Amino acid sequence: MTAILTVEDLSVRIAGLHILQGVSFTVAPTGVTVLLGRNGVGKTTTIRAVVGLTPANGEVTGRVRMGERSLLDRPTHRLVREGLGYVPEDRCVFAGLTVAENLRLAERRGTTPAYDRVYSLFPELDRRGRQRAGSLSGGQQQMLAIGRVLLNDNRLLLVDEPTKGLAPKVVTEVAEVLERVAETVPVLLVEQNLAVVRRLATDAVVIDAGRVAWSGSAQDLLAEAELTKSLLGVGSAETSHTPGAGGEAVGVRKENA
Ligand SMILES: Nc1ncnc2c1ncn2[C@@H]1O[C@H](COP(=O)(O)OP(=O)(O)OP(=O)(O)O)[C@@H](O)[C@H]1O
Repeated sequence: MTAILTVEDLSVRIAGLHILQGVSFTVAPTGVTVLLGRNGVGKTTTIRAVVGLTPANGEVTGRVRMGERSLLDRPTHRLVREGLGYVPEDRCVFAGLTVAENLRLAERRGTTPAYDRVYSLFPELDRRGRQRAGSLSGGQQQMLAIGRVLLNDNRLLLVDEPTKGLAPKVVTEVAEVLERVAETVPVLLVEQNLAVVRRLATDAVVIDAGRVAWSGSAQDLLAEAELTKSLLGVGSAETSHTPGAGGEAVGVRKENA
C-alpha cells in the first residue's frame, strides 16, 4: 500500500530548542494512524510542521510528501486546497460568529460545499446554525471544527487531540464521528485517550523526546502492556474499551510532571 503521507527525517528547531530530531514515519492510505507520546514530546509540533504552521521563528528541515507532492516548501492554504484537512488542537472556531457563518467561511470558491455530509454526521450543527460558536459546549465546538474541514473533500485529515478536555460521553461521540469519517478518508490523529486509540487506530507512531520511539500496528502496541508502559507511561491491557468511560490517558513525562 502506497502511503498517503511520508515524513522523512523531519527536524524542527524553535527558539534554540531542537524539538523534533529526525522524525520519520508514514501514514497508510486508509484507516487511522495515531501519533502517540507523553506530554511535550513533539506531537503537535509534528502535525504543525506537516501543515506548514511552524512559528516564524522556527526552522524546519527534512521531507514531507502527500502522495508524490512535496509539502514543506508550500504555503498552508495551498496544502489545504489540495486536500490536507487540519483540525487544530485548540479548535479555532470563530466565537463571535454563528455556527452557519463558521461553516460558510470554510466554503471554497469553485467547489460545492458538502453540507449534506456535514449535517448527516453532525445534525446538531444544522439545528444550531444560528447559535454563536462561542456559546457552544466544548464538544459542540469540536464537532464544528471537524465539520468545517469536512465541508470540502480531503485526501488526508490531521486531527490534533480532538477529545482533550471533553466529558466522557462527548469523548465517545467524537470517537464515533471520527470512526465514520475514517471510513472514507485516512486520518493522522494525535490522541492521548487509550480507549479512543484502541477503538480507532489501525497504525501507531510513538514519539519520545523528539524522535520516533516505535511504529507499527496499533493492535500490537496495545496488546503489549510492558511496551505501552515503557513508551507511554500507562498500562493498556486493563484499559477500558469504552472511550471516555475511564479511558486511561497517556502519561506526562517524569521530568515534566
Ligand atoms: N513555539 C514554541 N516555542 C518554544 N517551545 C515550543 C514551541 N512549541 C512547542 N514548544 C516545545 O516543544 C515541545 C513539544 O511540544 P508539542 O506541543 O509538540 O508537544 P506535544 O507532544 O504535542 O504535547 P502535548 O501532548 O502536551 O500537547 C515542548 O517542550 C514545547 O514546550
